[in-house]
Amino acid sequence: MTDTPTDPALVAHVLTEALPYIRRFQGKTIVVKFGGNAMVDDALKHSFARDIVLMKLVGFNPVVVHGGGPQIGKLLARIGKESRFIEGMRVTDDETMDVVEMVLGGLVNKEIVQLINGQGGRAVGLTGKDGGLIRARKLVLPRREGQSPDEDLDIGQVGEVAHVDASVVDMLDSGEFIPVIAPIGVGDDGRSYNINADLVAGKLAEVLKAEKLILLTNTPGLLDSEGRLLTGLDASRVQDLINDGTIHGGMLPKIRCALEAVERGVRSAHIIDGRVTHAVLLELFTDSGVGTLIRGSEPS
Ligand SMILES: Nc1ncnc2c1ncn2[C@@H]1O[C@H](COP(=O)(O)OP(=O)(O)O)[C@@H](O)[C@H]1O
Ligand SMILES: CC(=O)N[C@@H](CCC(=O)OP(=O)(O)O)C(=O)O
Repeated sequence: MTDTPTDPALVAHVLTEALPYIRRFQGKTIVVKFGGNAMVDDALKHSFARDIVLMKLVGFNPVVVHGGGPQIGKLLARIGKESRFIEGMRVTDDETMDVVEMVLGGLVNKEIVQLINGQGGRAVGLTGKDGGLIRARKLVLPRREGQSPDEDLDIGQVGEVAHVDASVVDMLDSGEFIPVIAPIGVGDDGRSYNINADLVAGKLAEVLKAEKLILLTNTPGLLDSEGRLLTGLDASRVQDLINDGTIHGGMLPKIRCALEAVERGVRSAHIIDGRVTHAVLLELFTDSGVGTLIRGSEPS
């Protein structure tokens, strides 16, 4: 929020500029993934919450999926446990899974719910267990070239999305509520699975037939090896960037889920800088948008 006096003519101009976008996205679902690395300070968190409330008030259906990797890492460190990632996925033993469930389903989820409610919205926090939203299956990482056959590919209680039953989200969306979803699923064995939040956001966007998938993170978007912003990428260009190591770590699940979402009907996916105030509104209400755009094929 700012206390700087604003020129009323400018306000009128901005509002009329927003009109075509408001019309375009009315009644449409927009899945917004709030990465743990984008939750850096209180002012940004508040601006994110205001953006979400504004979207709902003008008739969009925002669905929030959140991460919380750094927040999990902090609590693990406090109990003397180091975080280990393989291909952007946290190696999750039973003790780590308890911490993941506490941090994502508890602390982070309820903080975001409260932030949105504090801005006048009516957020409802869920994990993938609530209402049978997300069934998970154990994620098995594929063996990469050059990897020894002895190398352990078991990363513990890490899941991928096996099935989404979005009826609970639809019910909330059709009312005045804003779903806020923590990326935890339940397996056929009844156990909890830790799922990367990007994967959950991508899958939900697909199942909900979302107009847009917006992934908020801590970089301006996808960057090349010189740090320049890349946009308008197709699958083969992305594969080249993965092969040459330009895309690595936490960007891997992000880019993979964005590509899969647009290949499966989501109109566009955007990787944007959550450290910029009102990043979501800038993406939604400007022609050029911000960050990295990954567009699906036009409907025939
Ligand atoms: N090509 C790339 N462009 C931008 N960021 C990249 C790239 N490759 C790897 N990254 C890393 O991915 C990180 C974002 O993923 P992650 O840490 O999981 O964030 P989040 O918590 O938002 O999901 C960036 O901070 C950066 O370190
Ligand atoms: C399997 C796996 O890696 N799960 C993630 C879930 C949280 C997440 O995805 O958080 P960000 O979006 O902030 O990275 C984790 O444990 O960190």
